[in-house]
Amino acid sequence: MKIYDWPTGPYPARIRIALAEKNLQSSVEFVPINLWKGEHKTPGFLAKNYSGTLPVLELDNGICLAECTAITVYLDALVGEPTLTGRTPLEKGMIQMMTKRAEIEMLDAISVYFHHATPGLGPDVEHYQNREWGLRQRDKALRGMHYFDGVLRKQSFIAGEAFSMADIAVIGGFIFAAAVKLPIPQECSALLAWFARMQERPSVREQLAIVPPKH
Ligand SMILES: N[C@@H](CCC(=O)N[C@@H](CS(=O)(=O)O)C(=O)NCC(=O)O)C(=O)O
Repeated sequence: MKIYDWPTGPYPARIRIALAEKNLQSSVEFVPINLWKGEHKTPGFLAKNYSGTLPVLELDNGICLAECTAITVYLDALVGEPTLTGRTPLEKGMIQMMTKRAEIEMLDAISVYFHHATPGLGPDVEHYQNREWGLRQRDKALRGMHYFDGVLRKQSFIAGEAFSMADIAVIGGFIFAAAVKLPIPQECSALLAWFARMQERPSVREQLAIVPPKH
């Protein structure tokens, strides 16, 4: 299997963490796609992923899977423990809901802020920007951080009492927030304590230690 990604990208980090949790890193070849040069928008790459985003999982038979949640569901089904997408119907539903909420309320919102209210990937890649929209999404992400702080005052992990794909999605949000220098509000003490606890996991620590390649 091949993973087309950018080593320190927030969304690719979600898959790198999932691979490490499932002990599958040796089963994949990482192929860097330099999004700073727009390599993810070339016809060749768009043929692999219509949406032109990273990461993409390419199976040995050439089938390509994009979207972090979909890739994680696939990897989780490949090998057993630890389960990242739930065992019971309720766990599965809750993890899907909280992963989607992590994207809508935090990760995707920060991504929009990055692409629209900062220089983003640069003028050769960012062909349209709307600063007001980007700033609104930044504020949405800050509200999302408060939401997840409230969730973590009632439970140990994002989707309940076990580490899951939903935690990995919020970790992706932290990685993007750090990349755009968007601080987590200090009053979000439960969220900050949860992130400190997440960094005790080798899969997370290793990802955060990757030095960004020159682009
Ligand atoms: N919904 C997609 C979003 C993926 C995404 O936005 N990936 C970023 C990569 S990174 O910013 O996290 O490194 C990207 O391709 N951005 C390039 C672009 O949006 O032009 C998913 O879940 O995989």
